[in-house]
Amino acid sequence: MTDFRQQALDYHAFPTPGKISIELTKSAETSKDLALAYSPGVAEPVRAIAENPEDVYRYTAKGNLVAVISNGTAILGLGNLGPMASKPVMEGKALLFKRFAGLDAIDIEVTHRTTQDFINTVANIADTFGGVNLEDIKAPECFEIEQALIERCDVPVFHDDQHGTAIVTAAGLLNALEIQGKQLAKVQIVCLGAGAAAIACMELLIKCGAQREHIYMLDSKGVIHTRREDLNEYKALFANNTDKRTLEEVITEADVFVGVSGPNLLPADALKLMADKPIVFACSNPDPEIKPELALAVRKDLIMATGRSDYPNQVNNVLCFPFMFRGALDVRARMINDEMKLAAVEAIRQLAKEPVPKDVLTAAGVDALEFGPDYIIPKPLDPRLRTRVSRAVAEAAVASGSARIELPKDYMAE
Ligand SMILES: NC(=O)C1=CN([C@@H]2O[C@H](COP(=O)(O)OP(=O)(O)OC[C@H]3O[C@@H](n4cnc5c(N)ncnc54)[C@H](OP(=O)(O)O)[C@@H]3O)[C@@H](O)[C@H]2O)C=CC1
Ligand SMILES: CC(=O)C(=O)O
Ligand SMILES: [Mg+2]
Repeated sequence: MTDFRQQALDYHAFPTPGKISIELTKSAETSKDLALAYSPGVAEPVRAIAENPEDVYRYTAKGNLVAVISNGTAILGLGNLGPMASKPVMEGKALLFKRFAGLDAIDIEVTHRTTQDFINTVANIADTFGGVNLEDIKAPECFEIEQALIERCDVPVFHDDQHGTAIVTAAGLLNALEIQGKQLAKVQIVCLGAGAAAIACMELLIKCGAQREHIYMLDSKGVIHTRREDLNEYKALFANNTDKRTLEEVITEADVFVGVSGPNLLPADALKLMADKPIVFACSNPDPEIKPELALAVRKDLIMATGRSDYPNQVNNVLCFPFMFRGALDVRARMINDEMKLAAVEAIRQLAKEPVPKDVLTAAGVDALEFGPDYIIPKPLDPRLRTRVSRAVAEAAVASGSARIELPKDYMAE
């Protein structure tokens, strides 16, 4: 067993199994405390909430509580390993919600037979939480699940692998294109993968200005084209009228490669075929579509990003999902709409252009970071992400009519 593998297992096992626990916010030391916390005192907020349902935000933890819900059908890039195997990732997301956004999050792993069973399970418990973060649910079921839950739930529902990934990809790509001197509306994009992350990334890039006909998408059977008869309705939206059938054919002279598929699927020889000053986002976790050292060895003019913490340019939804929910919950948004997503893209993107504080450099273990090929996107440990992205999201929720309350006074002032 490698050192790192053992370290990762020990990190999860000791001193307490898992990564999260529940703590009390009220004293429970005396008989008086218990009389207030439980019987008879608890009857008072019960009556208040029964009379005025909005009081649930005043007297319970709902407004700061997120459910992280999975069925384990697309765990990172490891595939369909089932609900229990997804639990460390879901606890990990809960850790990130707390660490970066101060939100309490609890993981829920659902065993189910049909897609409708899953939808019913989540819809029936959603009111417990301020928001629902869906995670690692494979395509195409994830699209039907998210849509049905958005319609049925009274709290924001957000499939992180779709929209969190798309927001961070769009922010990083717009900056990388600026550095390479290219425009989103003109570039040729190859997207390897046609699942949750891929479809959402490409749809958001189109909203940011990319041309649908400039995008070539590939799934495990190759290029998605109009003569294929095995496409689901989501892939069909990306079917090109083309004779190209292979990755090598579509990547020739392409400007951008976005990988949201699986490990080591981009051969170095294919990368050599890309246009001058290419951009490669190899975002599969834990192992990217191509290793940065291999990619940079064949293309010196490349801007390279992965989903991992141990290389420059981490394009990972952690830069976004804690703050999407922080902003949404703080104005009790009904849903997370396109305006809120685009506001997050812009906030993340602009932060990368600002000077980086010393404590962020120290946390990142580097001497300097400056907007450029090795710094296209903020570092996850940058505390300004919380203020900037949450504020942008909350303001967009208010402006677009999704918010149920006004922006709190001096919200996220720095
Ligand atoms: N960096 C980040 O923030 C994030 C990264 N990801 C990564 O993206 C990847 C996909 O996740 P997600 O979209 O949720 O999963 P899905 O299961 O929804 O989609 C996986 C997609 O990958 C395709 N695929 C699998 N093998 C190949 C192959 N050999 N060639 C081309 N395509 C292939 C599948 O093709 P088919 O449709 O034919 O089955 C499918 O379209 C994972 O590796 C995950 O770690 C996801 C979210 C966030
Ligand atoms: C980062 C993430 O959510 C994933 O790889 O699935
Ligand atoms: Mg995920």
